[in-house]
Amino acid sequence: MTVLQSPKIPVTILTGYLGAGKTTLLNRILTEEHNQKVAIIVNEYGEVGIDNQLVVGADEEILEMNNGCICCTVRGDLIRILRTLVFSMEQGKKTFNRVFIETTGLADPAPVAQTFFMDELLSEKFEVDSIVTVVDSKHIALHLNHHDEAQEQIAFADVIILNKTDLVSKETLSELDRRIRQMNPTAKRFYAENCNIEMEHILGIHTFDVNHKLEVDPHFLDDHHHHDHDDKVSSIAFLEERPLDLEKVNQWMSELVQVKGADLLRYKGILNIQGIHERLVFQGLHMLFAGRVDRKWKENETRKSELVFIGKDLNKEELEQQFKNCIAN
Ligand SMILES: Nc1nc2c(ncn2[C@@H]2O[C@H](COP(=O)(O)OP(=O)(O)OP(=O)(O)O)[C@@H](O)[C@H]2O)c(=O)[nH]1
Repeated sequence: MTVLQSPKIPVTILTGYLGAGKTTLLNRILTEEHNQKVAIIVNEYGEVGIDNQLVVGADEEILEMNNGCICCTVRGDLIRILRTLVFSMEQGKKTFNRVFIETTGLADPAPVAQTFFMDELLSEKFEVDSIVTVVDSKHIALHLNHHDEAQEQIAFADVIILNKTDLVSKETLSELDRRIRQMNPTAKRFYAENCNIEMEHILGIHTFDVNHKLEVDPHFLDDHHHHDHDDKVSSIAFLEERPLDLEKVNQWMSELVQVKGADLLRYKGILNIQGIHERLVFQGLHMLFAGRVDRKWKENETRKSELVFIGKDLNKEELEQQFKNCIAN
């Protein structure tokens, strides 16, 4: 008698350095993929989750893992979340046929993928479909020179999306393409603006090959991963219910990026601005920042501002004082 095994659930691991465009890609996938039941796991480095609030499609199951990096401190949480998904599916409480994991911009993807090989239940139920790495074509050269994580994310990718092509010249892009090809000659590379890539290039592609990963990292399956994050990099979060003054926020940011732009790896938030009935979504990395009006605040929702900074040598007291100065009178 042949025992038919149910097919394994494909898992896509989205990586890419801080601000590269992972949430942008996730939103694109969710908007275009209507016939799939997707479980999304979003991991953020800071203690306040912003990305989960910016992922489209309220129907999707979004599981948050905040305040730690998926590749080390909260990896146990990842295993627990995935096991819970399996159990609720087996009990018929939930169905889903695909998993996306958006890692933090500081994550090494190898230990995340490793989870699916080391844990018996997870290896039986899931298979890594691919590791998709989004690259910020404007800032990646800077990140590659200073941050090991950015290198690991490229070296370990199956698909690399050179995103933000609108922000660089053709020459810069082809030089970058050459550098990336040297780092990872086998990954498929695509150019994109706002991650506008055809879904067929990234979903259901079965490109993750464990033997190849062992060539890249012979210790891939060893069970003692140590990932030392750069301890100069930290995150600071602010939360405030009193409305902020837009002009003061703008002024603060313009001054801050002049002085600290190089060290500000990522800053983002959802702001409650005086006189505005919509959420203001605020995004920045290094010297580039922008705000956009998002959806209306709901009636039963507490209006509040949540802002996260991730960067090198951040001065918490100073930033906190500057943030408080933006509270509207
Ligand atoms: N100019 C330009 N901006 C982009 C592009 N793709 C994304 N962005 C913007 O870059 C910022 C960061 O994008 P996200 O999708 O949040 O990046 P992320 O990788 O999820 O960021 P973290 O999770 O914080 O690491 C947002 O303001 C995006 O709108 C692009 O191709 N061109």
